Amino acid sequence: MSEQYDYDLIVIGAGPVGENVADYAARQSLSVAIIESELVGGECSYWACMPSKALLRSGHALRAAQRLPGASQAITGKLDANAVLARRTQFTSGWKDDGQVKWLDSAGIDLIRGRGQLAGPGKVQVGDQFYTARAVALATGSIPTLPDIKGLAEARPWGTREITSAQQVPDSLIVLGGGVAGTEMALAFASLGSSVTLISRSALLGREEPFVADHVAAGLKEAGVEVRLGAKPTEVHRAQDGTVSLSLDDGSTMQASELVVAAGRTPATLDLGLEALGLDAKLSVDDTMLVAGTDWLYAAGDVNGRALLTHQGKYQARIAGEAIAARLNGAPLETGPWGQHAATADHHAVPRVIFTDPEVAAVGLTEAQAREAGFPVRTVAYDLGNVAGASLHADGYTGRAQLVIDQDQQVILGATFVGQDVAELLHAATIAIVGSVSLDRLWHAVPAYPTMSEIWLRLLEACRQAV
Ligand SMILES: Cc1cc2nc3c(=O)[nH]c(=O)nc-3n(C[C@H](O)[C@H](O)[C@H](O)COP(=O)(O)OP(=O)(O)OC[C@H]3O[C@@H](n4cnc5c(N)ncnc54)[C@H](O)[C@@H]3O)c2cc1C
Ligand SMILES: NC(=O)c1ccc[n+]([C@@H]2O[C@H](COP(=O)([O-])OP(=O)(O)OC[C@H]3O[C@@H](n4cnc5c(N)ncnc54)[C@H](O)[C@@H]3O)[C@@H](O)[C@H]2O)c1
Repeated sequence: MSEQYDYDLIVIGAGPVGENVADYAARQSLSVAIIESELVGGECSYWACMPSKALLRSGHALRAAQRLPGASQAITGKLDANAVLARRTQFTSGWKDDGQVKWLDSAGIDLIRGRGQLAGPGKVQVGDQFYTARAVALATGSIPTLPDIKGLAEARPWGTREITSAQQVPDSLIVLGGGVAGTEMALAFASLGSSVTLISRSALLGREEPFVADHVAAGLKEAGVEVRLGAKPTEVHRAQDGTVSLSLDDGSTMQASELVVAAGRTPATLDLGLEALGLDAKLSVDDTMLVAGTDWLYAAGDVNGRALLTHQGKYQARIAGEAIAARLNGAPLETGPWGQHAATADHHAVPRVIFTDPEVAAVGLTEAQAREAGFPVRTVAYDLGNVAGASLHADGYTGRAQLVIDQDQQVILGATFVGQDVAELLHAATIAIVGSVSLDRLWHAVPAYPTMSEIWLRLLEACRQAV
């Protein structure tokens, strides 16, 4: 490190992504500080991935047992909501970050508590303190979007923070937003005993293959969720007793003890000082996560808007941490496609899992995206319920899988699985896409009998038949 800088690298935001940028840079002998205004560990650890999955898991286990004769007879009650909430709280460490702070310490990363703001190239302000570094990485995450609906802000609705940290299960709940967070939380709270209505202005999970929506809507209805599609709220009001009422554009109204808004998220770039540096609030980064128009500023994770997912942000963080270190250490960079310092997978193979019941697991392009990108596309699909492993897994198993294939190259561009417990099927598809494994070679990847992975054999047979 040059004498004139406090650090080689300052990272703003200590969520999963900031932690990993800092870690990967520190492992390459850079001196690193990380700035955090709330809890070290970020949204994912305390108000997003971990608590939401903990809230969902017990319901999944109960329904799985209910689908198995013998096991179902052993179920004599319903979920113990308080026990589920307590397990959720354990996963958030009671919203305390001591463990994560200890880890930062062990990794040799300095923690600066407070809100960071850029004060010039390589200069960061926290309160009335200024710190300098040869490079700065933004990992400030994203903030929830509040739709412009009359009375909504005044009604103080819950967001994903409040629902994932709820201390009690509301008697009734309206969930606004049919995306990933809305569908997951509707299911979690219906399983915990709340009477849930899910309002979506369009089909559920609109970024995935269209067949996904039908399966997930059916699963939600089976779990007791009232799903209202094509419904647009026009006004919201909270009464003195706390009850929330919602008016819809078809003239109907509904009431619930609580309203949760899950209507998407926006990169957290406000108040970072970008404008004063002549930088656009909508950050544009290259595949090393370097912000366009700078040679010192990086942005990884939700804040760059590429893929609002922890695993993909952490992948960007590993790439960015090593690219920053290579640049500062004067080492050569490998920035070509699939090089050590290029987040190439962001463009081809982003895995997504939606933890509803049925689960959704998808990677790469949907059929519509592949066609839009100009690929010569063919799709093959198969009913997962007809696979021996799936029918053993649960009685009455329903599900579907689809591959999107590049007809010229004979490789997979995208894969989608929907069904109980399909998440673990996904990584095989990710490997096939990242490795551009040809369909002819995949034919030799024999799935074990009787596992759900035999869906691969059925899909490959369908590929051969469909030519
Ligand atoms: C309900 C819900 C469930 C989710 N479930 C999953 C899931 O199952 N799997 C998955 O992959 N993704 C999931 N996500 C998405 C995931 O939470 C995000 O992609 C992930 O948290 C992004 O990590 P990040 O480090 O970029 O940002 P964050 O986790 O948001 O961390 C950013 C950190 O920066 C801090 N910060 C912000 N501004 C400043 C500043 N100016 N100065 C100092 N500190 C600052 C914040 O306090 C925060 O700690 C979920 C999201 C939600 C809302
Ligand atoms: N399992 C997971 O990996 C997981 C779980 C939850 C969240 N997340 C991530 O967190 C991010 C945020 O989740 P999310 O569900 O809030 O976003 P989302 O983009 O998945 O869904 C937002 C939903 O809100 C609706 N909406 C938007 N504006 C609206 C308006 N004005 N009125 C009514 N409806 C409106 C959209 O049509 C969409 O259905 C997502 O990008 C997702 O990747 C991931």
